[in-house]
Amino acid sequence: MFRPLTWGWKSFRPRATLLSMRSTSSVANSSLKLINKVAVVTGSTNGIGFSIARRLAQEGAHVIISSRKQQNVDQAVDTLQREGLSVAGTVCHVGKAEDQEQLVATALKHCGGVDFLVCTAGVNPFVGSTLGSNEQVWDKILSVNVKAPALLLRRLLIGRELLGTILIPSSSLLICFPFRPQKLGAYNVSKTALLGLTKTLAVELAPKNIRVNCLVPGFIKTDFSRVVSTEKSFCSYTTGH
Ligand SMILES: NC(=O)c1ccc[n+]([C@@H]2O[C@H](COP(=O)([O-])OP(=O)(O)OC[C@H]3O[C@@H](n4cnc5c(N)ncnc54)[C@H](O)[C@@H]3O)[C@@H](O)[C@H]2O)c1
Repeated sequence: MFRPLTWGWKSFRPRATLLSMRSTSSVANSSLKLINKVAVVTGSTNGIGFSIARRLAQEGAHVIISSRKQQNVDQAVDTLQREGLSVAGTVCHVGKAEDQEQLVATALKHCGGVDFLVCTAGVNPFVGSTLGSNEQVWDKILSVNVKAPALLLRRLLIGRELLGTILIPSSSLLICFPFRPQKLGAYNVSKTALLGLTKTLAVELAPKNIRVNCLVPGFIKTDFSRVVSTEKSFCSYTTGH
């Protein structure tokens, strides 16, 4: 299926051009840490992913925004371009192989390679307990939250197009204990699995000089977290009252 790419041609330059301009732009923006680097961020049209994408671009990186809906991709790209940042976008539902391929192809075609992969896309399709989750729930949550980062990375590495660093958001709460298992059962399991994925990948990819980190944010107010943030006892927990 054809999906239009959302490109910021005014501010986004292909890597070949970037490389030829490296010396001048580095002098002009010597304070920027990520000048001429390329970052792919999944689930980056809002929430934590959007903030990460903006921050990477503010540091000089060329960022590829992606998410499930074209309209959201267009809006996020437009917002960041208006801020003068170098971003492009394409639709990518991380659970779909063809979308992953399109994301990789987009990055390679226009940037020639990827320096950072940030796998922010995550779902919690069922608010309920672990044992209350049916097979469909398990399949969706493990596919999007755990399998997708591994398979996207595999696709990037097959052509050896990657990379310096990979970031995989998990949850800081889960490091200490399974949080609200009666509400976030399968989600908790998937996020704990990400810690295992990160550690395994870090060892596996160290010989290739690829660093893998797991980002463990505290509670951040986003659409995603609204489901728990509105609960009284959770608010008490986070504010310490
Ligand atoms: N908000 C928190 O407190 C918190 C804490 C710890 C970890 N996290 C994790 O951080 C990540 C981002 O969460 P957020 O709070 O910013 O949520 P959010 O809902 O604001 O953003 C999630 C983004 O992922 C996208 N997305 C969802 N499913 C997708 C899919 N299948 N393919 C591609 N994109 C998809 C959404 O469109 C959205 O852009 C999640 O993995 C979440 O588990 C969040």
